[in-house]
Amino acid sequence: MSERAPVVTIDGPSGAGKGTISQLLAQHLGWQLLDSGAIYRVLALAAIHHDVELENEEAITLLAAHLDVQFLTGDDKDAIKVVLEGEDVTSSIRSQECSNAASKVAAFPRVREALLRRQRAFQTTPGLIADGRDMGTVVFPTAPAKLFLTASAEERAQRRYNQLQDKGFDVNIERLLAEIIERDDRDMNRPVAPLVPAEDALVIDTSGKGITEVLELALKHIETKISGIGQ
Ligand SMILES: Nc1ncnc2c1ncn2[C@@H]1O[C@H](COP(=O)(O)OP(=O)(O)OP(=O)(O)O)[C@@H](O)[C@H]1O
Ligand SMILES: Nc1ccn([C@@H]2O[C@H](COP(=O)(O)O)[C@@H](O)[C@H]2O)c(=O)n1
Repeated sequence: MSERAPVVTIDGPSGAGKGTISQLLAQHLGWQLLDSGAIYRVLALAAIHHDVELENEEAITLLAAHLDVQFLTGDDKDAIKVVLEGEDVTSSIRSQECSNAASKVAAFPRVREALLRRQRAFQTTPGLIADGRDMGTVVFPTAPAKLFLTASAEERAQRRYNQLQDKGFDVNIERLLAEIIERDDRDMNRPVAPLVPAEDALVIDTSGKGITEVLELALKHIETKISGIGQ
């Protein structure tokens, strides 16, 4: 039997630090990175570009099955370029409009089914860090190491506020908090692949913890679950 590349899953709500920790882990281990949220974001953007209604499950499922997206790693290995139908959409998929639209299209069972194989294809040697909402519960249920990062909604909104202000955007913290609460609610209460920790995941509340501290906790957990990784 051929051995599959090991997978570490990192799930949790928006702003918990999944993307940051996943990228640092992938760099540290020299592993492949799957940003599954980016796939839902690209799908939402494709629907907007093609004037497909976000409520139309059948049309969105068809779009998902034929999604022409590429994740390109350039000279700067940390920066993955996202290309939709030949257009660089790396920045545009990060808009608030896309965040909200992504969580709407992600609630459809058939859409999620249509995107499963595409996500599993990222499992290549030497290993994969998979970042999302259902990586440990649905996409890679047998992954040897699973993490679930969380933090209070207020702290997550504050992080997002700082991030957007640093990029020069004029943002309103109350609005960001309301959007985070609304997205959490939609992600946690959908009928398929709801946002919940896998039973065998280590849950880390990152409120009040810095990035380095969370990274150390994550690495320690991975080292206990996947032998030989810390050497
Ligand atoms: N432990 C932490 N302490 C303080 N700030 C953090 C921490 N972790 C991440 N951040 C900052 O919070 C912001 C959001 O982090 P990140 O994008 O990693 O969250 P996420 O969980 O991937 O969110 P999303 O699911 O919406 O993509 C970033 O600016 C990041 O630098
Ligand atoms: N595995 C996943 C990943 C993401 N989603 C949905 O996409 C939205 C955007 O994700 P980000 O991580 O980029 O913020 C998110 O709110 C989810 O609705 C998902 O369902 N499953």
